[in-house]
Amino acid sequence: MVGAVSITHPGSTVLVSWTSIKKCGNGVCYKVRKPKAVTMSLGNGNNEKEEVSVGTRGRLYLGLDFGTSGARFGIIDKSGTIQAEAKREYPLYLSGESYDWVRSWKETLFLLLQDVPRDLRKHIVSISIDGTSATTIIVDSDTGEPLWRPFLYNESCPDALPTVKSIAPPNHTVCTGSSTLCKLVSWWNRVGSNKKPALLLHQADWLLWLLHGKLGVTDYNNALKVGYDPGLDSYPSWLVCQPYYHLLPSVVAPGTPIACLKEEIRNKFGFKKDCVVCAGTTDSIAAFLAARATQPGKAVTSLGSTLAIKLLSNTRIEDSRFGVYSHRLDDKWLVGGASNTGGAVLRQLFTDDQLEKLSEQINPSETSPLDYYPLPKAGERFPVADPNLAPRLLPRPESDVEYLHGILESIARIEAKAYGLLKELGATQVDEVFTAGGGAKNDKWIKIRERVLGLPVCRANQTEAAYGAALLATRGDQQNIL
Ligand SMILES: Nc1ncnc2c1ncn2[C@@H]1O[C@H](COP(=O)(O)OP(=O)(O)O)[C@@H](O)[C@H]1O
Ligand SMILES: O=C(CO)[C@H](O)[C@H](O)COP(=O)(O)O
Repeated sequence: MVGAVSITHPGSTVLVSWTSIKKCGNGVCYKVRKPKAVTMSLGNGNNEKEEVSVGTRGRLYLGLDFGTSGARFGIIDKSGTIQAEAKREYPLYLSGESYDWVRSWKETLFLLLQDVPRDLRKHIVSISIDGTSATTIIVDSDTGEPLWRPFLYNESCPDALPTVKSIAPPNHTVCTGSSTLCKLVSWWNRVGSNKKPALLLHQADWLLWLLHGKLGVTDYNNALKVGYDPGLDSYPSWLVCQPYYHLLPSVVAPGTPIACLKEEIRNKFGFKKDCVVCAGTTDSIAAFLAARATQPGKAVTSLGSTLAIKLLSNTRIEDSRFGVYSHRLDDKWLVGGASNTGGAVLRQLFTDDQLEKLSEQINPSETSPLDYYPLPKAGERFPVADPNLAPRLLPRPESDVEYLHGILESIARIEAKAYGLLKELGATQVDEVFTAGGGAKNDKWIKIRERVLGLPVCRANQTEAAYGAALLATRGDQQNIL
């Protein structure tokens, strides 16, 4: 255990001393804020220092984000102040030729619960989880155990596309190979019809089930890509009549309380008796929620392993020809899509440390002459929906600074093309872009994007999707319907 102390001022007059930044092995790093007797300068005129004690813990909310490269949690109080956060990279286990992702996610979930500071656990009143969209797990409907390896968010099942296009309306959201429905139909055609009773769950649904034990529940954001219609609040008739319809989970609004945390988990970790587990959402929507953008025209670009765009719009648009779809956000629409460009390409070429050092040498006001289409492998979802689109990352200049500049600027051009496409398709005009995800820390990239987009671009106050998941958990606490 390596102790190091970091002081973070929470933007108030209260100096809260962090108990420690602890290395807990396996690269876990968390910081804890504990309200205890602190010194406040209360401006009482005579400069006397007064010892005051900050109140005891209030109700706390736990949000977990299961992204592409790792998972994180954020714990907030009713005012939205972060009380603790931590992150873990996924342990990787090989199962034959592929990774055993389900084992990695399950292990990471319970390791993160262990990382929650013990003295906060009894104050956590609700929990929610966001996961990667269209990451699909087919489970045994009796035991909840996976019957098949998960289909990951960016995996494409083109074999099912003709069947899906034959049942869904033209250019519907499900009419791309990476849709959840294509993954379900592909599995059904291969093994489904002769398998024991099964259920379809998304990554966030299955992780939440591990905590609450109620099998077969999802949220209307995760359900979008299997064909759920958030405008109708139901599965459409063209899907209900399909032979695999019975595999689909029931759908609730994100943040809806589903059940109390399972007793064995409460007892093992010391969570409170009536801690509720709430329906989740997708990672890019959680990032949008974290940014707290509430007006149409505001957008969030999540610069994680992928580039996911969410624009708050009064109008709902969808066009699978370009990978454009609309998620519901209360009474408005989150229009956008997710490109395979983004941080995953950067991570193939540079470490985070190299990214930081090289980016410092970039002049963001200079236009890079390099024109790439950065992809980690062949296949793109948005703003071009082409499962065979090849990466373009050559010619590589001598200078890594110039190379990185070219890549960052090329990703910015893809982002600009995406926002231009949404405008052409009739979405509310974007007027400001907030940035979330790992790339949000790169100030030079933000300046490049501002120049290329011709819009105000800034880092969101909260750039972690886990913060958005914790905000969802606060919704569940307010509903108190259990
Ligand atoms: N300084 C940086 N500039 C640009 N990108 C960065 C920087 N540091 C990290 N990243 C990128 O951020 C990504 C991780 O962001 P994160 O939001 O954690 O991803 P995810 O949730 O998709 O796993 C990595 O792919 C990495 O390349
Ligand atoms: O690319 C991703 C992986 O991080 C996103 O999960 C996903 O594709 C975004 O989808 P949605 O717009 O449904 O949230």
